[in-house]
Amino acid sequence: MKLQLALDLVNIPEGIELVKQVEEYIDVVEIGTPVVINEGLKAVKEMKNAFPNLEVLADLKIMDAAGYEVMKASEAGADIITILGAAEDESIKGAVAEAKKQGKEILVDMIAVKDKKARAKELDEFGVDYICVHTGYDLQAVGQNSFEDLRAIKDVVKNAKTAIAGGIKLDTLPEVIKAQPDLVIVGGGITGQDDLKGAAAQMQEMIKQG
Ligand SMILES: O=C([C@H](O)CO)[C@H](O)[C@H](O)COP(=O)(O)O
Repeated sequence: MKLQLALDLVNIPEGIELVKQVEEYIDVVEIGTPVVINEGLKAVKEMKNAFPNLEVLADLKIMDAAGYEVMKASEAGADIITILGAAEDESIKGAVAEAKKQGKEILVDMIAVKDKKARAKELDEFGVDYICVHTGYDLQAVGQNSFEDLRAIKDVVKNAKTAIAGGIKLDTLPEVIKAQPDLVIVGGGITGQDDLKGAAAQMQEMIKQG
């Protein structure tokens, strides 16, 4: 199980400073969608240059023109690129094909997908690398989480790795670990803490103990 740090509400220098504090405890650093909107793919490039040993995920949440966008994120240095599960099958297949060509991975974000189990089964057959259940900020605000969705997709996903994101904190991490995803994505649960390093270290330790 890997730990991914999501950077959403920072600029590039702030993001790099944050990662310096927790580098040893994380496996993947995410350039979040708001950062891509504010700073562009330059954020991916600068993060990869600063931390060549970490995997960098570009959270583009692609909806169309998938092959082209995967190509551009790959050129910027992304190791993993996200596409929405709600995108057309052709877009998903295009993203997978381009990622394979570039030697990169595709993570499908299941945000706003209604029948997650059925869609996860289809996505798995398209050869995506990760399927991620995700409670976005707007549903976190009304008290939702994705723990049940993770258990549901794990029943049907045979080949892809599974991931979970959305409001995960130290106190909810044990429930996440119990469901055994391959990737745990944490933003505010680390970046919003007074002791970032302590929070990341404790999370990595809990993950290691599995
Ligand atoms: O993907 C995300 C969200 O849609 C904003 O871009 C976050 O990176 C993801 O939810 C993880 O962040 P936290 O919810 O703060 O853990």
